[in-house]
Amino acid sequence: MPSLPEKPLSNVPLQLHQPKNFQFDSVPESHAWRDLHDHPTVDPIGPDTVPLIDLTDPKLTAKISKACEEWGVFQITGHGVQPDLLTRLEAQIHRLFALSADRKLKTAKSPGDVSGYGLVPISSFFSKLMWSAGFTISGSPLHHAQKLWLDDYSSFCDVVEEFDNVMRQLGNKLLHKILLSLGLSKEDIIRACPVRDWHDMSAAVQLNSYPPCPDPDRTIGLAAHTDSSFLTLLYQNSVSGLQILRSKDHTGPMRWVTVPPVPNTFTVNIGDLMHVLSNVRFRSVMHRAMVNPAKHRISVGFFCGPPMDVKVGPINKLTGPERGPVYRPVTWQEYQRLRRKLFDKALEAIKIGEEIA
Ligand SMILES: C=C1C[C@]23C[C@@]1(O)CC[C@H]2[C@@]12CCC[C@@](C)(C(=O)O1)[C@H]2[C@@H]3C(=O)O
Ligand SMILES: O=C(O)CCC(=O)C(=O)O
Ligand SMILES: [Fe+2]
Repeated sequence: MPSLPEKPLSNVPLQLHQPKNFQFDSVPESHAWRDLHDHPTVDPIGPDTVPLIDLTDPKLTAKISKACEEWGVFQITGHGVQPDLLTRLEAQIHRLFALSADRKLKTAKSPGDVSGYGLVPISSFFSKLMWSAGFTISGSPLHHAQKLWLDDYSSFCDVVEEFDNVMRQLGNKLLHKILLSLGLSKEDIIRACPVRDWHDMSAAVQLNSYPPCPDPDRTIGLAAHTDSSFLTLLYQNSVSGLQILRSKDHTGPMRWVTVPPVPNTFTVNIGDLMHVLSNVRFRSVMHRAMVNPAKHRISVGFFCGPPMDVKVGPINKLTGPERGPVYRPVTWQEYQRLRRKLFDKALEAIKIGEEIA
């Protein structure tokens, strides 16, 4: 990730700068990004295809281990989430983003808020706006849903709550599989895993809307970033846009690799807190979202992290004489605060050791 070239727009709440529902014939200067073609983009073919893993595969642990080490991202089938739930969620997301800008702004995030409508936190690091709108849900969606729809707000809440429940269980299962794939035993995991069961996990849901764009090569839906979570499960509709930054064997040239939408799959990506927990065995993955000239893209990120008051540091068993703990322990809250201040320098700020001795 190149260092950040431009300053934030001003200290006026940024959502006020966002245009009403992206009615443009061309990309305005406010949304025109430079440096989008810093690395070549490759289509997902042969060895450049993000691993697709069936969670019922008997060789699951080995497959996850390889995917996390080599890619930091994989797609999953056999996850048990009903396609019908995803269809209903998609319909509610379209319903939300189709509301008038004035109505959506009734739920606008104020500085310091996690939940609500508005720009993603990383927006404040860029002078250009992204070609997207976002709605974040952490905790009950009821309060905001009642402001969005005066009558039927419960259909939105019901679907979001059902999704949250199912995804917490899936996220918790994946977290344990990932820890197993680091070579830890079940006993090690009971001792070391910051999440005891799925009720414990902290989670946030990010609804992303990327309207069609008249000149998609000049703008970006979501700027390159890593997630701060342990892991993020991403659902994307049938419109392509997600790309991950990858260097084969961690040594070759960097390339943007498209993660194509595969029906009824989730894309799982390693976040910064797993990078810390695994003592850099599994690295967080840089990713971004591109936009489409004709189609409206939506995605849903489900961010899984430790309980807010639990500190996460490298697991003891994954440290040793040749690789001491690379990072100091942090809570998710503290780390998110650091990210809001330092963005892509946040990991550096908690570093206490060298990656390879
Ligand atoms: C739990 C969270 C992860 C997130 C910050 C948040 O509090 C809610 C929004 C999430 C999101 C979505 C878009 C990319 C991202 C980097 C951002 O700016 O907001 C992530 C945040 C993150 O991973 O820290
Ligand atoms: O829309 C996408 O494909 C990516 C979304 C994302 O990275 C996020 O919400 O953190
Ligand atoms: Fe992300």
